[in-house]
Amino acid sequence: MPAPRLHVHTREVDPMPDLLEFADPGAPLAWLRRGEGMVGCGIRTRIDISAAEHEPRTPALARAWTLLCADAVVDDEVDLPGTGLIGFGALTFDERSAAASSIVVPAFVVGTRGGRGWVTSIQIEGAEAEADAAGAPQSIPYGPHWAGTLGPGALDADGYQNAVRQALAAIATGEAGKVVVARDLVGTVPEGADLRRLVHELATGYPDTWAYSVDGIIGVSPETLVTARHGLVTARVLAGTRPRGADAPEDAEASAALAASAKDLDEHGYAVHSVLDALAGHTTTLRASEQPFTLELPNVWHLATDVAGELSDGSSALDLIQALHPTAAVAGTPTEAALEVIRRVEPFDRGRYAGPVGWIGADGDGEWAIALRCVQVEPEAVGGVIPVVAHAGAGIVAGSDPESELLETRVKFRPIIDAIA
Ligand SMILES: C=C(O[C@H]1C=CC=C(C(=O)O)[C@@H]1O)C(=O)O
Repeated sequence: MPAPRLHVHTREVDPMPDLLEFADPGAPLAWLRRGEGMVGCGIRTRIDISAAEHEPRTPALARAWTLLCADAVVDDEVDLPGTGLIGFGALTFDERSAAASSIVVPAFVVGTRGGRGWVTSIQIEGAEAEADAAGAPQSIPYGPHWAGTLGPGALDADGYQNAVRQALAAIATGEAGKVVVARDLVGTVPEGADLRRLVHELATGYPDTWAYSVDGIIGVSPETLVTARHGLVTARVLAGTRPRGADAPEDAEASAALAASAKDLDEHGYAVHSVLDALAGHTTTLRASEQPFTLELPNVWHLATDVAGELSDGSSALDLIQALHPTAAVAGTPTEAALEVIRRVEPFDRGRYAGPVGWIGADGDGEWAIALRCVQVEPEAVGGVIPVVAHAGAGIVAGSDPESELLETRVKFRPIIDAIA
């Protein structure tokens, strides 16, 4: 089917205090940080690439996006990141996942950045009659508070520790140097739940992370997979974790112990190298600090390294994702060997967990995080409830202790458990 021709218009408006009021309660599209960002309203068109059709998927998605944008007529009076034609994207972790990798193009985008607000309308040529009657996004009052459930999934606590032992055995034989092993929690949210409440709670509880909600995956990620803006590329690499301490001295000790831990620095090094190697061919003057810093989140400390470089080959954010994903922060090293171990020891399909999530613009710029600290919400209710699944993982290297890794996944689940259950 030929790509529809899109007519796009961005105009400046007063910044909206709560962007989420404009999102769809049952299927919010959102990308937020520190009170700014964008929400999408309605769906104008979408691109879905599934494993059965294409392999690899990211270039297929990038091609379809370029095709969609090539013909679009864009009138952008604001010219900020996220204005003009954009799509919200969520890609699967594994090329073999049964889930689709998707880009969703909303009918309207409402955004705020640097104190400036805008509204973008996206219409399909020849389908003006279908355009929303009011011609503007509508604010929708929040629905009632709700509570969901989350409990053990396919890998319970013992099962997870066994999976970690299997990964350690693969590392001992030299099959892989690092493997990120995840476990799952399954549960439900009530049919008709206003999912914007979940996004709102996550975004306000974890303001320094990317709060996202795209096509059913909702979470708060501290890890920037890649941003591309006017030729500048950045990433924030995370790997190595400690729970926050119960009081100030214990907390300072947790951060210091993480910064000095040979095992965590080893785990972190794998992740940084995978990002530097992937970006090297696409950038000049690629820079990363020599030592990681400790990043403070409400639930954990992470070892973090910021990376920046200038784009040398005109790659789009999707091209860079193709080069980067999956990084050693979510798969391991070497990538293919680590993926094989993951497929063997994890008895579930990760879907979009640990996959790229973010937005892409018509010029190829965009902001993408790794979909961590998240829950995946099924599109349909079953018997009055909507099934959900959450995942959290930990990087396993030689010397990792299964019990500590289990504890680490518990603290990584905290944002989602606190917000849902
Ligand atoms: C795989 C996850 O976290 C990654 C990101 C930061 C720290 C990590 C770690 O210390 O293991 C993981 O690499 C997750 O949150 O599910």
